Amino acid sequence: MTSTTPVTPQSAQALSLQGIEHRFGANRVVKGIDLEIAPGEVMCLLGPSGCGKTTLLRIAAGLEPVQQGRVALDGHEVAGPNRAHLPPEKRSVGLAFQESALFPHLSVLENVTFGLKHLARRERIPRAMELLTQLGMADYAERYPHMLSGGQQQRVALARALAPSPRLMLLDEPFSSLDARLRDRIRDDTLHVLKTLGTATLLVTHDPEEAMFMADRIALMRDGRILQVGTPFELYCLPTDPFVVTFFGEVNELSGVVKGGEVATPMGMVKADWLEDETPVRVMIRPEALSVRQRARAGVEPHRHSHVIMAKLLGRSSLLHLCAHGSDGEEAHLHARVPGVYLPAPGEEVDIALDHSQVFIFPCRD
Ligand SMILES: Nc1ncnc2c1ncn2[C@@H]1O[C@H](COP(=O)(O)OP(=O)(O)OP(=O)(O)O)[C@@H](O)[C@H]1O
Repeated sequence: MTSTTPVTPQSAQALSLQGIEHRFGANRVVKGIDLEIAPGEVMCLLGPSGCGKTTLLRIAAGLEPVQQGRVALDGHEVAGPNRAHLPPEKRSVGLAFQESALFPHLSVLENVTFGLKHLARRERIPRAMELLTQLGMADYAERYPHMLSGGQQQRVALARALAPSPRLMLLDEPFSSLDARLRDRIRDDTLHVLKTLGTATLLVTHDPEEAMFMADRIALMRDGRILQVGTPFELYCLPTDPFVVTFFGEVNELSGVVKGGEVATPMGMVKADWLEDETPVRVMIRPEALSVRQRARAGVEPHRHSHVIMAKLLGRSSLLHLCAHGSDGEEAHLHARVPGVYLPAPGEEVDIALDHSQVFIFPCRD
């Protein structure tokens, strides 16, 4: 065990980042971030390119010095005001990046046993083989890196990082260089291995679906700050900021004004009773919140009813471009994502219903 400075008992967290600030020259890229990862928890750091995810991960790893704030691993401060920077190799963290370089002159097995010098010699090979088996690479143990595909190399890199049983895994876009099908398989295998071993993990990604697939909790970053931390359900269904809604996919956006605790939309009234009357609002509606049916009584005053503009098959779902028509004559162009093959003809009259759990209202900020 390395010598580290114990901090307060509340930091039995696998990773605790407190008040982290970071600048590159005049560019302030991390702006006062607090984040904790519980033992065994998979946390995804999600956000658009350039928002500071990698910088934060590098600070946790010890690859970037802490300029302000503190980093604690398992309740021991490893960088901060109370102690000098502990180098990465002494932090018991496993690292894997998008392009994880394997040692080219070592076999797969030797690459994985390389980090196991602390184990007795007879324990190293069984341990390395255990990880290679879990990641589906046992049959490649004698091969050299240049004899492997990109996906296979990435599996070996993950096995190498996991083999020393690190207290924390730090993964930076580890699947993004792989093609879609391979990525899904390696993601799935990696998640099972992380959960079987109970390894706390911080995984950086810009892909919301990947974050939802992998994470127990997601921290959504924007411009150096964390906007919301929570379970995938909380971020998707209880977003606290318009950016959180839009980051998880396309949304229909309407504007409105609160009247009597409600906002009028072409699909009917939506509750907004936590906002004062006359508050201008953004109404954000996920395409899957709209359910669409052929209108029962078509033909009566057709110009006053919602209709289909066009319909596109996207594979598992169909995307309908709709002209939604409210009872007060209000019109809106909306996208609806409906399951399966449903391709109504342009001009077809439809009734549109709203799933209110997928509608989000935020006051306009000027
Ligand atoms: N070594 C560096 N020197 C100067 N600026 C840097 C350095 N590393 C990162 N930056 C800048 O800091 C900001 C945050 O970069 P960072 O790599 O942390 O973002 P990111 O969210 O991981 O982005 P991506 O998803 O594109 O990798 C960016 O504006 C980047 O240009």
